[in-house]
Amino acid sequence: MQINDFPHGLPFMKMHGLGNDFVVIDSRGREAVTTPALARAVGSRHFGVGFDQLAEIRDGDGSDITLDFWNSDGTRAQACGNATRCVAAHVLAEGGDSITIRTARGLLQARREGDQISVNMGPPQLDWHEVPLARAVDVKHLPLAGDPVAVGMGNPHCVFFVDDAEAVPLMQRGPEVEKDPLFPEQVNVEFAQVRSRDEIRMRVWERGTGVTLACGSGACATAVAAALRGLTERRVRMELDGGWLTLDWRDDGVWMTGPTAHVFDGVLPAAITGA
Ligand SMILES: N[C@@H](CCC[C@H](N)C(=O)O)C(=O)O
Repeated sequence: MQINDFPHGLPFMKMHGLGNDFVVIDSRGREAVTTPALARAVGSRHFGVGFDQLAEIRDGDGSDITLDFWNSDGTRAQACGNATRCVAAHVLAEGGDSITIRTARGLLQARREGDQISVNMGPPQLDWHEVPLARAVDVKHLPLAGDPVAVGMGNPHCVFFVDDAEAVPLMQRGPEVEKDPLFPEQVNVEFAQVRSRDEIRMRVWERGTGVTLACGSGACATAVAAALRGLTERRVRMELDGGWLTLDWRDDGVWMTGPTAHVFDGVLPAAITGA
């Protein structure tokens, strides 16, 4: 089935994890339908549905399911932690306590933890951390520079430690760093304030989307950066604009735990999908 096979509309779910909001299309048993143009049309908060990311579920590939992620500007993302948790909650509602999810980042495991969902986002890519920052002779040109930490979680993140996360002008600093030539594929930008050895306040500017209320892969990258710097333990609680996550950097990867919500179901009309 392709997009033209949905002249009466393409079903979707609206979900969020800490206000990081998603349109989820379940394409199990058929071909994937998302294109950059569809993602942009559905992603518009005024002319479409609006989302931070679109997640499309496909048949498993040596896994229970496969997941593709799109940003609202129509670009692809290799990882999206909060959407992974939301989709896991949806699939786990069909039965079972644990699933495997194939993503561009690799094979992830998600499981139920009481009324929350945990996902192992995999080991951080610290070679990515070394490459771009080592290549830069001087990163002090970055706004708020003072030694940011670059961490890959399948997707690229640049974490700045600041005294007061609330005071950071995200709308100005975010895009300046996101589009800095230091990051040829652009970058997600986190501003983190360490409150104690097990608590961090973090705010985020996402590549391809902008300010969001939370970013799961960004939370993982921030926890790794803080532990690498010796500022925190490897297990922390993190307050984002939309709520709280728990991050635990273990030998098998960075586990992220938090709430998910299924807000409503809808149908995308042909006027938006182009069917
Ligand atoms: N909100 C996501 C991350 C989304 C991807 C990001 N914008 C990118 O382009 O890498 C999360 O929860 O991880």
